[in-house]
Amino acid sequence: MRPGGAGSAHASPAMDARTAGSQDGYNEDLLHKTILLGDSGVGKTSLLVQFDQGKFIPGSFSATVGIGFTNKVVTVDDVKVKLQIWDTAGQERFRSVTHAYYRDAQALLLLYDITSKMSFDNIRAWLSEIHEYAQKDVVIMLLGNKADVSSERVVRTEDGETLAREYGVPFMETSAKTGMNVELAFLAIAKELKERAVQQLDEPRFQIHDYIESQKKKSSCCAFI
Ligand SMILES: Nc1nc2c(ncn2[C@@H]2O[C@H](COP(=O)(O)OP(=O)(O)OP(=O)(O)O)[C@@H](O)[C@H]2O)c(=O)[nH]1
Repeated sequence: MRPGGAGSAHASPAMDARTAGSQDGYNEDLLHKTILLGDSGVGKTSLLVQFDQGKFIPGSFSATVGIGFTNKVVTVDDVKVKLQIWDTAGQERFRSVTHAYYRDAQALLLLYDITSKMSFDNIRAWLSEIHEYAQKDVVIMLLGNKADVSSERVVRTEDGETLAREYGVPFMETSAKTGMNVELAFLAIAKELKERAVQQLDEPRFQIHDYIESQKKKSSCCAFI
């Protein structure tokens, strides 16, 4: 399944996120390249479709071939931030193609599937590839997807949390099917990137972990009001 966005599967990795223009009214300094990574079938395309179009297309799984992107403008603290979200193929045979794209990325969303132990065990290998090919200061977020399929869960939430803590990256479980935490994951990334772009040296650093926890509390506190 392919995202419905504007990207070409054969776009050049040298194409900087800022070259995409500013006709949507966003500040060009706040245009960020974000890449979805993780094993084949963990739900990268589905997560992007849910975020972009607010829908989940059930049915047969068709693996991504190569790489493509979708542009999405989000508003953070009344500021428009444009995320250029690249959906990569998880299959091993496309790995050398996708490595070329890591270098220009400001953020990486790394997914595993909570119903697949192998996809979780492979996260360490993904992180070492990231450390090899991506920029040192890239924002990384770990996502345990398919949280709606609780009957088939094989990776505990605590295991995701422990791994994320070990690598010092934020973590949450998501469901591309129900939309659980999908917007929050992308908004947290957008906010972190926006804060980095506008932050003055003497200001305290934005804490993405605290932001995510406060947003989760906000949504659980008010869900039944
Ligand atoms: N129940 C459930 N199914 C999901 C979820 N996310 C994805 N799926 C299903 O899992 C399968 C794989 O999803 P994709 O989004 O194509 O996976 P991908 O990571 O993009 O795979 P590649 O393109 O091969 O890298 C599809 O059948 C989806 O419908 C989810 O959150 N919940």
